[in-house]
Order: sequence, then C-alpha cells, then structure tokens
Amino acid sequence: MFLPSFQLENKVAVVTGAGRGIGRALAIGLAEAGAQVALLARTEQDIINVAREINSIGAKAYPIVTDVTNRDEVNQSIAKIIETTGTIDILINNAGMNIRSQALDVTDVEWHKIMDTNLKSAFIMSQEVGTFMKKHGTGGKIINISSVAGHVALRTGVVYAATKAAMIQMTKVLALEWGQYGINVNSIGPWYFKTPLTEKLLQDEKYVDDILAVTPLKRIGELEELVGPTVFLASAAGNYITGQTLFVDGGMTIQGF
Ligand SMILES: NC(=O)C1=CN([C@@H]2O[C@H](COP(=O)(O)OP(=O)(O)OC[C@H]3O[C@@H](n4cnc5c(N)ncnc54)[C@H](OP(=O)(O)O)[C@@H]3O)[C@@H](O)[C@H]2O)C=CC1
Ligand SMILES: C[C@H](O)[C@@H]1OC(=O)[C@H](O)[C@@H]1O
Repeated sequence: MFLPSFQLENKVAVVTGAGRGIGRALAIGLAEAGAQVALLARTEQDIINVAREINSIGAKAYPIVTDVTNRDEVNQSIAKIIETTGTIDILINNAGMNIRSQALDVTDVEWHKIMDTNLKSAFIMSQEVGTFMKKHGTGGKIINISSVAGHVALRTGVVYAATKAAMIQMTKVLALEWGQYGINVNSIGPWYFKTPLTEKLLQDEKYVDDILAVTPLKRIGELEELVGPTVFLASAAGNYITGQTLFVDGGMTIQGF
C-alpha cells in the first residue's frame, strides 16, 4: 500500500477566523474529511451558522467566540476545546485582515491592528496549541494561512505583506524547533479568492483584469481549491512535509516576463 490517507477521522481541528470566507471553507472541508472542528472568531452568529453547516453533514463543530489577538481568550478557548474533545491535532491559523494603505499613510493604530490580527494571533495560537501537542506527545499539524503577498510585492499594503512574509519565516523556525515533537508546521499562500475581504475589489472589472494578467491559469481561484491543499497538509499524506509554504495561486508567483 503506497497511497496514504487523506482522511481526518478522529482528528480535532481548530480554525481561527472560521466564521466567513476562507476559514469557513477550510472548516467545512476539514469536517467533510472527518475532523471535529472548533470554530474561533469574534462574531458569534457567523460561527454558529458554520457549526450548523458542519452539523448538517453529520460532523461535530464547536463554535467558540474568541478574539485570537487576546492571549487570555485564546487560553480559555483552547482549554475548552481540550476539555470537550480531549485533544487538538490540527491548527489552522487563518484569521486575518488588511487595511490597504500606501506606506507613507500607515498609522500606528493600523500597524498594530494588522500585525496583531495576522501575525500575533498566529504566534500565540501556535504557542498555546504547540505546548499542548508537545506535552500530549502525539504530534500535530499547524497550517498558517499566509499569502502571495508574503513572497512577492503587491499593491495591497506593506504592513499586510510584512505580516505574511513573517508568517512564512515563522513557519520555518517553528518547524525546526517542533519537528522533534512530531509537529509539522507549514503555510498556504493564496492568491485572490472571493471572500468578504476581497469582494469589493473583485467587483472591479479593471482590477480583475490586472489580476488575470499576472495569473497563468487566467482565473480567480475557487475556495475548494484551497481546501484540498490544506486537507492534504493536515492529513497523513503530508506527514513528511514541514517548514514549507504551498502557494495556491494559479501560477502567479512564478509569472515573470
Ligand atoms: N481572500 C483572499 O483573496 C486572500 C486571503 N488571504 C488570507 O486568508 C485569511 C482569511 O481571509 P478571508 O477569508 O479573505 O477574510 P475574511 O475577512 O472573509 O474573514 C476573516 C475571518 O477572520 C476573523 N477574524 C478577524 N479578526 C479576528 C480576531 N481578532 N479574532 C478572531 N477572528 C478574527 C473574522 O471573523 P470576526 O470578524 O467575526 O472575528 C473572519 O471570520 C486571512 O489571513 C487573509 O490574509 C490570503 C490571500 C488571499
Ligand atoms: C492576495 C492578498 O493576500 C489579498 O489581496 C487583497 O486585496 C487583500 O487585502 C489581501 O492583501
């Protein structure tokens, strides 16, 4: 037998930013692969709605209102997940936001908002879940949702780009430190996908033309095309992959001239 399992039966996954967009899609996809899924976000109704979608396919979901930039709330939510399920096997650091300012216009408030939401949250979630995984001794999978913006220069803001580049480097160092505990740490780097974060931009035909001009596959990605690579990295099929960033980008990051 050479084909490993892509199934996540009996696994417990935690998804941050699971109430909308990519996080919602990843949470449902992980549940479809067999996982129980804890859904973390600040808007209770959003995560309740996603939990209902997951329950409707016969899977278990745990909506837990959490501001993942707040260490105390993170600790309380992780303790609640472990108390309820007994374990955490998979962490998806997806929560993120952007304020698309030119560098000279960025305020301190904007800096801290983007840094805390995109980078600090991923780090404190990884610290708290990594502590459990190390102590529990059964390893685990941590997947950070970075962006092509962390690898090539986009016009969507320098602070956001810095957080996404930092996520890629954080992925490598955590993979180095935690490999000995059987914890795989990887990143996914999406190009544009239609979500509430990008919806207005993707309604602008000229903007979409600009996107497609630098996208070899000449189309915007579908959310299920992010779910597949994420489930792959979260499953046994990804057991010997760590410290890597998988760009799910229609070829955008290889486009030269
Ligand atoms: N859409 C795209 O084209 C791309 C997106 N990405 C990345 O993918 C990730 C998801 O993006 P996308 O789905 O588009 O974004 P959305 O704005 O659609 O969703 C963001 C999610 O994160 C949650 N969130 C935001 N702040 C916090 C917080 N402090 N605590 C807990 N949850 C929080 C939101 O819920 P709530 O407000 O209720 O807390 C929401 O559920 C982000 O990291 C983004 O950078 C990367 C490349 C491209
Ligand atoms: C592709 C980027 O991650 C994405 O594009 C946007 O406009 C968002 O603000 C993000 O930067």
